[in-house]
Amino acid sequence: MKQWQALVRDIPDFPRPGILFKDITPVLADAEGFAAAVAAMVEPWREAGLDAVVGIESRGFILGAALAQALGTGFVPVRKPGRLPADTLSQDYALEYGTDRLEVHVDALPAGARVLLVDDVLATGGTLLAARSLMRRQGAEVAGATVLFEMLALGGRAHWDESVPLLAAAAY
Ligand SMILES: O=P(O)(O)OC[C@H]1O[C@H](OP(=O)(O)OP(=O)(O)O)[C@H](O)[C@@H]1O
Ligand SMILES: Nc1ncnc2[nH]cnc12
Repeated sequence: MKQWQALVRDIPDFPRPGILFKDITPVLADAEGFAAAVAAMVEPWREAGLDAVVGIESRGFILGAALAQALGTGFVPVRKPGRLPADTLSQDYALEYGTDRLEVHVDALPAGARVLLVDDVLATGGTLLAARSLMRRQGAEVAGATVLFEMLALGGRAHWDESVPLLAAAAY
């Protein structure tokens, strides 16, 4: 399998001065790299009995849709504000470079559905925590969360309740 980690590139001072942005677009653009990255994320969840993969806008959509196909589940989008057309639940959160809000359709999942949260990066952890709150408020069971990579210096994992597995295919 291709070493997809080497394809992640660092962009200094994006989107704000002082932020070192980890750009995954070269991973996605490389057929073998993309396949290897998705395979690394999928493998631990094959026997997890999932009902749905929940991907977080926008980079979590790309990886989440690929994971849903590989795991044979449907895909549920958690979106930034004002983009979902039907009734939504919403959750505010903070991230490394600002604040934002996530939303999900109230009828996106049946009660008790076992879901996997998917995003590209765990940084401060605010995004995944907000998505997890949305799922709980909706009555879904969060079986776990997975990201392509974790940015260790930002300490996001410290905010995560360890009773739910949070896996990262790589850490920087
Ligand atoms: O752990 P955190 O500090 O919450 O940061 C991680 C989040 O930050 C980025 O999202 P961003 O809001 O930049 O959106 P994008 O995917 O649309 O680029 C990334 O895709 C994660 O969702
Ligand atoms: N430094 C970073 N690079 C890429 N995605 C991020 N999401 C939050 N912080 C990030």
